[in-house]
Formats: sequence, C-alpha cells, structure tokens
Amino acid sequence: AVPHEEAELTDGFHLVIDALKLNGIETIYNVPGIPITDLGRLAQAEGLRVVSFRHEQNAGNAAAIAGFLTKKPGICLTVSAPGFLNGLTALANATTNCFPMILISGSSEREIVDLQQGDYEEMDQLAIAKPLCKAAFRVLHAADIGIGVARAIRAAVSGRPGGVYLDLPAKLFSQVIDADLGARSLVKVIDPAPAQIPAPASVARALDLLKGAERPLIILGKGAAYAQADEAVRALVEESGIPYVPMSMAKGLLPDTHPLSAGAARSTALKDSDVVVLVGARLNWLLSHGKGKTWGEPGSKRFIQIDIEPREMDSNVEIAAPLVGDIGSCVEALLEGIRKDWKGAPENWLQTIRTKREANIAKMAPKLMKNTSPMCFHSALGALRTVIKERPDAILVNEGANTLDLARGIIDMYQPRKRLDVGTWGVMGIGMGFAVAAAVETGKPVLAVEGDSAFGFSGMEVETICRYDLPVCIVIFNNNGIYRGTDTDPTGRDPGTTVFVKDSRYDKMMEAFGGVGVNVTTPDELKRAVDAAMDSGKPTLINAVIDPAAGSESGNIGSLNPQSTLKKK
Ligand SMILES: Cc1ncc(Cn2c(C)c(CCOP(=O)(O)OP(=O)(O)O)sc2=O)c(N)n1
Ligand SMILES: Nc1ncnc2c1ncn2[C@@H]1O[C@H](COP(=O)(O)OP(=O)(O)O)[C@@H](O)[C@H]1O
Ligand SMILES: [Mg+2]
Repeated sequence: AVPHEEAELTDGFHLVIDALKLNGIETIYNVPGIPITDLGRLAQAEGLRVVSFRHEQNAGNAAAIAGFLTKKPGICLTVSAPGFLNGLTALANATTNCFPMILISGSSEREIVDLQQGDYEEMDQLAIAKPLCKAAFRVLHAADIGIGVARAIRAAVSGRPGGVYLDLPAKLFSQVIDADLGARSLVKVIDPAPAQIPAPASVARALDLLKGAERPLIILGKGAAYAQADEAVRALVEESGIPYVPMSMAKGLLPDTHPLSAGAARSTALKDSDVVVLVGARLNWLLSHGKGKTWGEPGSKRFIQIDIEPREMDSNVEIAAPLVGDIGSCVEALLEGIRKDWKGAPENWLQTIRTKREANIAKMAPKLMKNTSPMCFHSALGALRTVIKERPDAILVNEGANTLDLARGIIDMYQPRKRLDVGTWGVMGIGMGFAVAAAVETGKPVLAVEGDSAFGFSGMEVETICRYDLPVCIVIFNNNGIYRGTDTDPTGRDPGTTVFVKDSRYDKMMEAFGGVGVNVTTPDELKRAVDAAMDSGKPTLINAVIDPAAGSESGNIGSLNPQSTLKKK
C-alpha cells in the first residue's frame, strides 16, 4: 500500500502569524518572555518586523500610536500577568484616545487559573482587561485563532476605534492541526471600518443651523486627523471660509499658519462664536465640557457635532445638530450642501479673529527670539519652532507640563498627523514608545520634545532606539524637575518632592548605547544640534538646559489641582 502521506500540519504559533499576515499586519511591538518568546522569533522569521522593548508600557504605546498613524490595529505582544499588566496602561490609554490597538498576551491554562492552583504568572487576565478596553477575547482552540484574530481586528478599527485584548493561553501555541484545516480556518477581515453615512435629515438640520450662524467656528479633533479625510476637511474650511481651531493632535490638518486658523485666538473663538461644528472632538475637559466662561454667555452656543459614536452626543451639553457617521462621509455631506447654497465667509467675524490672532502672535514673538543662557521654555521652543517650519515632514512627539503646554501653542505644524502627544488623558510616559513607532511606521525623522520628568517614564528605551538605529532626536527640556527645579523640603532633610539632581546630563545616557549625546545651553546651540541630528538620522539625545525657575506648576492646567484650605497650625 502507498505509505500514507505525512499529512501537512500546522500549529498555534503559525496560525497566529498567518492570521496577522493575512490581515496586513506587518509589525509587532513586544517584550519577549514565557510563553511568547518563540512566537516573536517565528514571526520575525516569517517576515514580520518584531520590535523588542525594555518595558511593555512602551511597546503598548508604540502599538497604540501605530494604530493612530496607519488605521490598522497596532499589535503589542506581552508575557502573562506582570507583562500583561504593564501593557494595560497603554491599552486603556489607547481606548481613551480612540487609537486602534490589540494587546496580545500569553496566559496560563484556564483549568489552573479557574481552580486558582498557583500557576507560573497565574492571573485571570481576560476578566481584568475587559473593563479597560473596547473588547476582549480569549482563544482556546487552534482552529479558532483565525476568527479570534479577525474579531479583534474588526473590534479595534470599526466604529469608534479603541484597544482590544486578545488572550492566548500557553497551551494554544503548541496545539497541532491539519494544515489544510488551519488554512481554511483563517479569516481575512472584509471592510473592517466601513463608511458610516450620516442620515440626510441630520445633514439638512446641521446645514440649516450653520447657514443661520453669524460667528461660526469649526473645531478639529484628533478624530479628524485619524480619519485621513484630509482633503475634505481642508475643503470644508476653505470653501465655507469658517475659522477653525485645531485640537492638539489635529494640528497640521491645515497648516497652523493658515489664514483661517484661529488657534492663536482660541479664547476669543470659543467665547464669541455662536454655532460650533465639532469634527471628531469631544466636549470633554480639554474643551471645558462645553460650559463656563470659556464658552461665553450660557446658552449662547449651538453645537453641531460630527462623531462616529452616537452616544457621544449630549455627553456634556445639548447638541443641536448631531451628525453621526464617519468624518469623511459627514464632511463630504456638509460640503455638498455648502457648494449648493452658502452665503460665503462671515467677513466681520473673520476680522475679529484675525485681529486677535495677530495681536497674540505679536505679543509672543519677542519671547521666542531671546538667545539667553540658561534658556527659558519660550526661547528654547522658538528654536524648535523654526526647525519644524524648515522640516515640516518631521514628526513631533511631545510630553511634559510646561514643555507640553507651551510647545502646543508655539510650535506650528504644517502637515496632518505629525504632532503626537499625551492626548485625552494627559498621560506621561508616551514619549519613547510613540517615537519608536513613528520612526518604524513612517521612516520619517522624529523630534521628541520631552520634559525631564516625562522622559523619565520611558527613558530606558533610548537603548531600543539605538538598537534599531532609528532617526529619533530627543530634546529634553532639563529644568531639574517636575514643573520646575526649585522646590525644597521645609524640614531641610530631603530634596523637594518635585526636584531632580541639579545639572543632570541625560545626554550621557544616549552615549552609553552608542547614540549621539549633546549638551546645549542656548537656543542657537539647540537649533544647530537638532539640525545635525535630523541631517544625520542618528539616534540623538540633546540635554537642553532650562532655567530651573522657569515654568509653572502643572503648566496650563494648575487650576485642576485641589487646594488645602486648612492653615497649618
Ligand atoms: C503617568 C503619569 N504620572 C504623573 C503625572 C503627573 N504629571 C507629571 C509627573 C508631569 C511631568 C512634568 O514635569 P516635566 O519635567 O516633564 O515638564 P516641565 O518641567 O517642563 O513642566 S506632567 C503631569 O501631569 C501624569 N500626568 N501621568
Ligand atoms: N473615523 C472617524 N469618524 C468619526 N469620528 C471619529 C472617527 N475616529 C474617531 N472619531 C471620534 O473622534 C473623537 C475624538 O475626540 P477626542 O479624542 O476628544 O479628540 P481631541 O482630544 O482632539 O478633541 C471621538 O469621539 C471618536 O469617537
Ligand atoms: Mg521639568
């Protein structure tokens, strides 16, 4: 008898890799370890780019921003229990910011976990992940890997994007099944993020409201950046002639120097506008919940809100014209109406905005020109503002308090999705993960402008940046502390709670791993060092000495701090 052909076999390891590749996933951000070390090695051998970090939080942040930049879910791969927990902050932050990512963690066998028998790194990870992300799945059988990966991908990118958890118990990887059965079990996700067309009645209601406006305003949020409907968004602003305010990560959808930009006249725009079009921007704390003196007289505003999430409407204040759908479809629908019948730009309102904007820019200008040493935030940012103006396709990563809040208004952006920052949660620690993924996903030069405290949350990844030789230039605004470097301990025993070692030299850290380290004390030196880094593409860390007395507590959001009213006896 003809010997039975050795049936072609496959296993869990290979099915996970095949499922990811089938769905166009090209990169995995991970920290190796039991039970996923070999999954990473096999994925690399099969052509996936596997980037290994020093802490899972940074791998997770990289995956999250990869999702924001590519509209495909970023993949973070971790070990069980502690590695999974380290990835959770990034997963929750991605969900809060509507970035699509999938946290894939190895886990213990269900039978041991459910009997709490004390497995290596035992934890009921699925139960813990669920409240912190958009969706969570576990796969127990190799033949289910295809559908499990497909469900995770669709959950991450459809509707309001967000974080998804995929739990893969260790035993799954070595499960062997017939290769043909395995191949047929894989699912290539069809149309994972379909257009969500707004109802014509909703469009008509919004257009009527907009046509009656005397002082209309458009607010562009990071949802508008994520949607990659750049031409439609630009056309909406330019063909309506309505001024716009970009939220932080929407900067660059139109150049910040655009004649219709009201960014530098934000307070006037929010206070005096009468109809406000929110485009992928939530009325959350970043927009004072749509209430209070920021928004002028109570009841003086009518909101049109474009969002793919219907439940976002009326979250804070009544939305007069909800426009539920994807930003591309909604903006195109509004454009169609405006092209048919529009009264033209509100000239006198534009004049008000323009006057205010020019006055604010003129007031700021001298602060940006100082070439003093030690630098203050403004003079250092003045140098970086010029760098980005000369290198508009560089990606700016930004975190800190003063370093973040002042950079947001001072460094103009010229292209979409080039400013990546702490986002909705104001979370410190996104810097190096975002910088790695921005470089890996786009190949563009990255300028990471970091407060010295903010850098500390993910600073060990300078080794990762050197290991992959990424074109990342880190500028640390070193004011010796959190917010500034002047606090003291009233008892005289310890340093103040918010200060760091005086005159510290972060540039030496980069040299430890073969990168370029530079110490600068003037804006001219800073500009020259950044230009050199951008031209060389070499991993570089610039320690920019900032006056420790510069800056204010919590940057621009100090008012959020609770104050003690009790006078110390
Ligand atoms: C995870 C985490 N921990 C702590 C904070 C609190 N925090 C912290 C610790 C900041 C750092 C500010 O210091 P910096 O050196 O980064 O920036 P400046 O000195 O330029 O203000 S900003 C801020 O809100 C946070 N937002 N996120
Ligand atoms: N493709 C899309 N179409 C429509 N809305 C989107 C899309 N992607 C994300 N969103 C929405 O965009 C909003 C982003 O708001 P937010 O994160 O508050 O932006 P910002 O902080 O810049 O104001 C979220 O409510 C989300 O539902
Ligand atoms: Mg600082």
